Amino acid sequence: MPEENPASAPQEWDVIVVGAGAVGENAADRAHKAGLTVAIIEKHLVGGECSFYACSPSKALLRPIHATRASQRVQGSEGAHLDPQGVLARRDTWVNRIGTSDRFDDSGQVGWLDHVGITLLRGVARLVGERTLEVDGRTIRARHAVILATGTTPTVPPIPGLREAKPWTNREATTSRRIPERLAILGGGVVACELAQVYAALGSMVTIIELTPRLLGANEAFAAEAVTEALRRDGVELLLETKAQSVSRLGPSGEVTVELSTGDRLTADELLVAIGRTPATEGLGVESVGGELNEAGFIRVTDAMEVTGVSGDQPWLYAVGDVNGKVLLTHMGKYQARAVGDLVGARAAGREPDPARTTPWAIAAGAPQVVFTDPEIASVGLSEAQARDRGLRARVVDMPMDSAAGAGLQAEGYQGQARIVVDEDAGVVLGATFVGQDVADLVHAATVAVVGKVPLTTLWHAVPSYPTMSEIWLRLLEEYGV
Ligand SMILES: Cc1cc2nc3c(=O)[nH]c(=O)nc-3n(C[C@H](O)[C@H](O)[C@H](O)COP(=O)(O)OP(=O)(O)OC[C@H]3O[C@@H](n4cnc5c(N)ncnc54)[C@H](O)[C@@H]3O)c2cc1C
Ligand SMILES: NC(=O)c1ccc[n+]([C@@H]2O[C@H](COP(=O)([O-])OP(=O)(O)OC[C@H]3O[C@@H](n4cnc5c(N)ncnc54)[C@H](O)[C@@H]3O)[C@@H](O)[C@H]2O)c1
Repeated sequence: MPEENPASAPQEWDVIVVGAGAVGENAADRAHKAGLTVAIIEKHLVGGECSFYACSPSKALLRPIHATRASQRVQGSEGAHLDPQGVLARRDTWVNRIGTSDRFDDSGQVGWLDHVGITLLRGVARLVGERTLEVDGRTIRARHAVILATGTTPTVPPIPGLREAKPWTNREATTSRRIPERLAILGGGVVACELAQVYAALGSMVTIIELTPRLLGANEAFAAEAVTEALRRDGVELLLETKAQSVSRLGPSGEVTVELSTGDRLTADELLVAIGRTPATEGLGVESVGGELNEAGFIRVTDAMEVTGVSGDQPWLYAVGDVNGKVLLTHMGKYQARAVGDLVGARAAGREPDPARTTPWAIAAGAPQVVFTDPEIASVGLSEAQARDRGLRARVVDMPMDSAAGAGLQAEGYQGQARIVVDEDAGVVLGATFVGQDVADLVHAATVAVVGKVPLTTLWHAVPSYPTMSEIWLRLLEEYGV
């Protein structure tokens, strides 16, 4: 099906999805699979932030760095070296960049929409009434549901001179073909740590300015510390508990100077702002139909992703992915999208929805996440502190990763650490964190254990293969005393 020509398009679909990022695409797909007609509206690129400016380019940049270092850690293959131009070229391939331009080709994603029969409307959408939207002046209606998946934009704080200094956001940092000699980064979260490692490896002198006493505040301290040490070894300078007071740039493309709360000045060629995200709700009209936003501007939703406060006899407005602020991760947004697609499908067919399927209830267990630095951090569920805050009797079990034979095979002198947090009363794993080289894929076994509430006595019979890194599970359970 071709992209809709606004002049000849039908005015109504069963479901309208706003935002064709990874999350919107999944919501549209699931609703369409339920037998509904679906239109999806996108103002920029089909595939959204993740495909072009976030997950894909950053991971495409990080992988050669990981691969080179992994190779250098294995006796007999130490000769691997990084080719910065090759790294950038790989990134460009991953994001379907058009030649040497700054444009991207989303025809792969558009072709998929075409293939499955979902109508794409290009433009900016806003709610103007119950089940009614305006897209660049044209009014369209949904017979059953509108699903908002408009994502977020980078937060740029009101620091004097910052906006005028035209800082980099994740967009510039993931698309640049230039490696600045000096890169300053405001913020010390996931975006900052991953991109600091990229640019340091490609040759920049990187400085991180973080407000709080430590990097990666959302992660267990021991894991964040391992990444902090690695960044220091990479030559990244860390200014912790430091505020940027003002920013200025010399001319349109000259160096940037940051006045710091310590009284010092930091000069760099580019300044990347990575202090979190702002929901993309401006001009979306959520409140015009009674929808509520929270203090940070994210769209308030029920556990079933229905927008709260909305007028109408039946629920018809939903919000999924980053824009509801529940978990700012692609896979968790897509999970919400699948659930909502099924919910909308059931409601449209007049069936009683099955909450076990149509509510993304596992969000409450704690989302799996991988920080793709070297070392990686892979985590899921609750930290010890979070477990205790919930009034649970929690016990922490720690083991060095190299207690599993597979880790030693992975790299000479493997460095890493694993932790599980156990609910002493229920005898189940509440949370797990692994830090080390190549730990990313360990997190799925942990997610199965946490979400499935698998008793430790059953986990004992899930035998990991020898000699893999998964044997860390055996060591953790032995240490716990199963
Ligand atoms: C540098 C970086 C790296 C990341 N790496 C990872 C990672 O490795 N793994 C992971 O899980 N997450 C990662 N994330 C987070 C991930 O990118 C987001 O969770 C994800 O993109 C959210 O998807 P979404 O579809 O909700 O929103 P988005 O991807 O932001 O898509 C929203 C879409 O809606 C469109 N839109 C907005 N408003 C309108 C409107 N009014 N009308 C029409 N269209 C509109 C936008 O143009 C956009 O295409 C990363 C984020 C950053 C910044
Ligand atoms: N691998 C992944 O899964 C991945 C990678 C990148 C981003 N993401 C997602 O994207 C989201 C955004 O990431 P992010 O790194 O921008 O935000 P973040 O919330 O992870 O980290 C922001 C950091 O900036 C600090 N900060 C806040 N205001 C500051 C200020 N004025 N000056 C200095 N520091 C300040 C905070 O203390 C925090 O450490 C995250 O929620 C994350 O889930 C995920």
